Amino acid sequence: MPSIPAKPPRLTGEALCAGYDSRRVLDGVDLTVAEGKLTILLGPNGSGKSTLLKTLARTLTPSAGRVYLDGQDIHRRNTREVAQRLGILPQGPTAPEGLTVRQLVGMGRFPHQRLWQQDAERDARAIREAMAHADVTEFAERSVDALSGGQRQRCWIAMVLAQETDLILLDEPTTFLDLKVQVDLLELLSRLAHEHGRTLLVVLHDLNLAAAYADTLVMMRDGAILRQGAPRDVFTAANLKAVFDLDANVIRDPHSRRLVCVPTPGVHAAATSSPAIKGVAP
Ligand SMILES: Nc1ncnc2c1ncn2[C@@H]1O[C@H](COP(=O)(O)OP(=O)(O)OP(=O)(O)O)[C@@H](O)[C@H]1O
Repeated sequence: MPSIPAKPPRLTGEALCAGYDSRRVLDGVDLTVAEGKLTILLGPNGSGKSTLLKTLARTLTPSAGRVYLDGQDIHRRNTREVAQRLGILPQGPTAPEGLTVRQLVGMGRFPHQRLWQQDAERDARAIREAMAHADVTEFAERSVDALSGGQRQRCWIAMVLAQETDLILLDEPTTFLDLKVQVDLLELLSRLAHEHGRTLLVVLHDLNLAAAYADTLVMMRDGAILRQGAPRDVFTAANLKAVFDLDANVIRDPHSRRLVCVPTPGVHAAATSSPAIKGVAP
């Protein structure tokens, strides 16, 4: 019986080098984003997370290496084709002045529209569902620039969701969001991966949320991937020290069974060298 050829991974970067002008940021990065999973990219400020996301999404051209989207060099695909398969929310996006939330979310539909062929019903449904998922329906007719930072961030997330791509790349989508809304967003991203088979690559700064929700954690430092794997394998005190230079304990919450990082800077120093504060038990 002839064997069925293996399906190529949805998104792969091979030996990627990229940067800005003469400054190289990524230095030979290899990454395959697992299909139908939530992959979270962690790393200190300036470690190259956004640069990697932009390179994988074709916003930035690598100086060496290749990005493959569904097995084909992403640079050989046309822009519309890429936008129908891959949606990206960059860091700190800005909307044209006066745009309403519904109009902004509707921009996510552009890759699916042609002058002579539009499916108004499908567009309207996608916009409606994306606004409901991101919880921005109540702001639909308001101007984006009259919203708070967190409300605006949710509108951008809705725009990416309206694009209805199987691959979603989000750069720090929880910026400006309060903790409850951050958790709601991660629950949504987790459902998109596990119930709807979407493939997500998300940059986050919150280590505990990353460990709680990621199927795979990818840890970057100085333009290279230092560690990657399931949180139970890579979310360790030793790795947090190696990647972030962070002194921390990693413990398992007995109720949720989730891993939690507790920073411990200067714990030993305080116990041994700082004078006791009068009246306060050590
Ligand atoms: N447009 C740009 N022009 C020149 N240098 C840039 C540009 N964008 C980023 N850099 C530099 O590239 C390096 C990596 O930046 P990048 O934004 O990829 O890091 P990051 O890990 O996403 O950081 P952060 O967590 O702070 O968002 C940094 O030293 C940064 O100063």
